[in-house]
Amino acid sequence: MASKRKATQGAVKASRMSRISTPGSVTPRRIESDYSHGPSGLPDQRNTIIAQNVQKLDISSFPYMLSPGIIDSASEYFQPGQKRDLTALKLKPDHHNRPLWIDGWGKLTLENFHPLAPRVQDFLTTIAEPTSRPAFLHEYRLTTHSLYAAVSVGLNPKDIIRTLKLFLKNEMPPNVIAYITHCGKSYGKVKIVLKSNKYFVETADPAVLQMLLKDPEIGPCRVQNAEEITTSVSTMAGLAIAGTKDAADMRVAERVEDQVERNSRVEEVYYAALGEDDDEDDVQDALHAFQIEDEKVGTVAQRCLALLYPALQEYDFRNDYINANLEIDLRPATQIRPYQEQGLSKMFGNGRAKSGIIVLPCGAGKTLVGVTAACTIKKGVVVLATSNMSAIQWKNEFVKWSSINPDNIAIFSSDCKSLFTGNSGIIITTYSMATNSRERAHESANMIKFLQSREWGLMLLDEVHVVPAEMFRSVIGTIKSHAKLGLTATLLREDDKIEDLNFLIGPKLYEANWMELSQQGHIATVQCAEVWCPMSTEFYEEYMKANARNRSLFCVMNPSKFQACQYLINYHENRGDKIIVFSDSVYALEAYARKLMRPYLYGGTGNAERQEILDLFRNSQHCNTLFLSKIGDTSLDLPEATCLIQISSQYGSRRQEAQRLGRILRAKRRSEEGFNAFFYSLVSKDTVEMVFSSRRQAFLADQGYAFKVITHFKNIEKTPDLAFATPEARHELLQKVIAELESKSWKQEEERESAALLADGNLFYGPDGKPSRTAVSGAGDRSAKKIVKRKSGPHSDFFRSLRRENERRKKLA
Ligand SMILES: Nc1ncnc2c1ncn2[C@@H]1O[C@H](COP(=O)(O)OP(=O)(O)OP(=O)(O)O)[C@@H](O)[C@H]1O
Repeated sequence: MASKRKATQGAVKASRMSRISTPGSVTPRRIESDYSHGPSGLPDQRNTIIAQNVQKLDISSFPYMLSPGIIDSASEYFQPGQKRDLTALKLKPDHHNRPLWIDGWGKLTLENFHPLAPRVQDFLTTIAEPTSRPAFLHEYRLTTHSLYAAVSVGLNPKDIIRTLKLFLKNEMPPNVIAYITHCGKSYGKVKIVLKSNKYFVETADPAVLQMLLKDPEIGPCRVQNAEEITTSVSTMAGLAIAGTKDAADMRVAERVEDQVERNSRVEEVYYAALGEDDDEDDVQDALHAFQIEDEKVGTVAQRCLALLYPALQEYDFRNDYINANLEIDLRPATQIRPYQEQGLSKMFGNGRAKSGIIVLPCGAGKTLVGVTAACTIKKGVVVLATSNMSAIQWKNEFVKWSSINPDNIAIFSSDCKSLFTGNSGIIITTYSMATNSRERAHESANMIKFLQSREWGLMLLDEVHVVPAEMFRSVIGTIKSHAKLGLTATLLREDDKIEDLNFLIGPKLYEANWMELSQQGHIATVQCAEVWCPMSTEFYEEYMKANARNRSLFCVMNPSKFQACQYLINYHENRGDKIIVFSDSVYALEAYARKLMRPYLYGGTGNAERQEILDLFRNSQHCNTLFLSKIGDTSLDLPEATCLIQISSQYGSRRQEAQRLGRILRAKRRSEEGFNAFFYSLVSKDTVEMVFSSRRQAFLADQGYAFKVITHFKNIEKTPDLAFATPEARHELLQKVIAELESKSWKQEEERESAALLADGNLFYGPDGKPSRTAVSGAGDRSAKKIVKRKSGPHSDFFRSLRRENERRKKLA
């Protein structure tokens, strides 16, 4: 029993039992105000246009369309004979006392208002993937990968089944029991370990060892002249998270004790309920291992997964005497937050570094998690960032949080190519630089050689979800690192390739709960709203005539959207907020900013001007609104911003929506009592924007955010200097948009923007929101720079007038 208990302890060892209870918080449903569904209230002409176009719609493109014969989205769960009939589930007599449901597809539903819910949450995040965590009902999914992750932290199938049964309201379906048992038989049995700089496949089961050796794909990967099978005794060491010797280590040790104590209490509950005691002796398993060729690690990992023996990758860094140590520790003043520690302890739970992914909300401090992992391993580190700007931020954060000598940090980007001094160090690069297979300049070629010739202790992969699988294969195959840690806020991709990460990097080790972090004040509380902006008949007619790409310009240039934006800027500036307005369309960005006399930043803005505008926004009372293109979607650290208005966005991208929201989650004022940040998404009514908008919100709704629908702003017509207030002004605007579409200059503008993103090392997203392959090869970096250069301006009118004003003042002085 002790070993079983130990396994359970291992599973929850590193994590704290989080206690959240969110009654009263907002629910993720759309709240509508003064709006009646359907086009019945519209003018006749528009009704006809809509009717004509409804016929053209391909209903299969609507993901929420129901299967034939189903009346609504809930009935399929309650009709005997239907695919997912829940009425067949058998309730236990004392189901009121238990908080959890399970269906035959491994979907778990937790009553989050149940007194036992806080106890179950931690267990569920260990064994299943959270799919939706709003206020009252949380949903989780048992998947092969989540069970793999559970096994990787020391749980065995029997523990999982027993604990689940304890909390379940209904009897566990036999197929789910069989599934968990099957996974447990094979999962965690095989490990890929780097010892003395050699890769070994390690297992405690001799039969599995034989099976792997005989496998036609794995067998040949074995190093030919290393015939012997090594056998050793397994050791499980304690937690070893970084911290300074005299301060943080003490803190960690205390926390671990605290965790173990609490976990024991949880286990007492489990085992008391099961009537079992703790009298079995510890068993130390013998481990068998064979060496594989370095470059075949990927092949072996992929094959193991196909054989349903996913290979965990672990780094025994404390016994690595070959790679030089890195002089790095957390600064004494650095205090990692409980959820950061929780994630890290899942990585270092057994004294080795497990490769995998940690998911934290935007602005919750993924960088410090990466820095702390580096301080724990204390070997050479490679950081892969998504842009040049983010690479610089990584360097600054390493210097801020750790004791590293800045000379030991090198940056390898299109702007900067430095080397570190000494035997060991940190190199920060971008995905595009690391994978650019085209002919390189001499300096870059040398840098790549340097990266590839060394063995790194840790590879930190920032925004891990955005990178295409081929790019990962290329990075992982060429840059050798013992452990890999992927960091992201949104473990989702529009092309559904997210599953690849499980095999290429490792399982999801930890995923924080957004609402919980916001209640604890680590990220801001945000009020979200979708503002429906009606389109005038004249605009709507042109919109309907246009092709899909041109339609987006009518949507964003809709005069009532412009007015709503102006109203919101006025309202929030008067409240003392700092506002970011996001627009993917550069034409609209410029048009809005010029008309409203506010500064704007896009890919073509020069570095000096960019810095000056950002400084102004941060420090000046005269600059409270900033218009930003998609260059600001990620990494931009503007904790002054408290309000966000989105006027144009990238189709249905859930990732972009979440990352944009992330810009205000780090608001400096978040801990003020009753403080709320605001996120408005402006959509043109009855257009394709509405379909995209609900898709974009899906991820945030699953994190517990509610989007209120606003259909009208009271007294909007009283806004001072309200733009496009007369029919003539609106007509003039429409003519300008039509002329712009004919001249096609707005498309060139978009191309320049994409090129600018590429030149900055950013990954490029195609029109469908999927990462583009253009960036995979690193192609286009140079031509991108040329395209960007060709455009000399335009610079913000606001900025120029401010400069003139400053010069005038200087002269007067
Ligand atoms: N433990 C901590 N103590 C104090 N400040 C912290 C801590 N962790 C993070 N922060 C601060 O929180 C802010 C956000 O951190 P960071 O930029 O790493 O977030 P992120 O998760 O990478 O966000 P994004 O996904 O938006 O890039 C930074 O200003 C950082 O200094």
